[in-house]
Amino acid sequence: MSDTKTAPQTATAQLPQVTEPRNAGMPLDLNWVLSAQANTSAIERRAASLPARRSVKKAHQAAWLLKAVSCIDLTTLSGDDTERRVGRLCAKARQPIAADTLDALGMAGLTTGAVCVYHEMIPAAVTALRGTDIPVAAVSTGFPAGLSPLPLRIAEIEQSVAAGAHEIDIVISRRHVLSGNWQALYDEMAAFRAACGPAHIKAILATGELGSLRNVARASLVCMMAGADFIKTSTGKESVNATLPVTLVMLRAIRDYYDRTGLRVGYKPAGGISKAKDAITYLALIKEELGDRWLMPDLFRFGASSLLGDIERQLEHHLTGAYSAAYRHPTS
Ligand SMILES: O=C[C@H](O)COP(=O)(O)O
Repeated sequence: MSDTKTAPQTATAQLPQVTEPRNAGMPLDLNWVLSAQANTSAIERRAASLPARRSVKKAHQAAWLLKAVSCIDLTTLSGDDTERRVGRLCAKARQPIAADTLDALGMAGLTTGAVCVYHEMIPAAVTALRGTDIPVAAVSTGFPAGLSPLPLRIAEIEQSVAAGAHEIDIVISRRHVLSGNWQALYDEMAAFRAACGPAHIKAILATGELGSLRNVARASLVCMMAGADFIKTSTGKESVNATLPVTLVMLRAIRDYYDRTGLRVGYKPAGGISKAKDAITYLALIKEELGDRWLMPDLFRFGASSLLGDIERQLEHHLTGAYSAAYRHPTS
């Protein structure tokens, strides 16, 4: 097991940004897809043991939490989103942690990994992030259900890219997975990828609606074969969103894909991740399953709307020994 008691090697945002070449994809390999299994009880046992086994030493906690901040897709996906709310969110993405806290931690230039919004909010986010390297991510393809007509879903991607989104988070058709129609899933994903052009594409599997961990493993492989740059657990709107068992299955699919193709695909757990200690558990799991290379924002993101506030509170506690009230750390 790798040493999760020490700080991550890539803890600071001052390190040069690396950018992974895009996943070129490959033809659908049905034999490989159908051979993918998931031993549910073994996976659940390993996942259950994770939080108890993690004891990141105090001095290294801050470094892990700063790493987590650099990997957050700071998200607002509400029906009542406004340009003003998105403006405040983007200000937070530019300076996620108070300057005096960062100074005290010997850190500078920290931003979140991206800002994630609905299509209509892209112009506001692009404007508010101008002059930074922070990408704008847009959810797309009839998010969250993904049940609008295919031509509309493809047009939505094209319009979001034209509006300035650098990353597109698409939702897959869960019915293709539930009916085992892997060719249809592959074709849909490949069409979405083509519509993205230069924008990176994250495939949201909505794992809480896929019925089994085996389906999660197979859907992960098919989306990677069709060119997904990231695979992402959830929209945040399903009744079950990111979990550790699902994460293990998806990370192992990413590892298998890398072992066979040499192509690195990113991972984004999303939905319900709101506690700093949970963020550390996820990061430690990535380090153990995939290694340090996957701890960079070009290969790992948290999709989260409220995680940042708890991380700020924990960092303050690390420095002062006292917790401030949660309301002192609004995200938007
Ligand atoms: O992709 C991001 C999720 O929608 C955020 O979910 P959350 O609000 O539970 O953090």
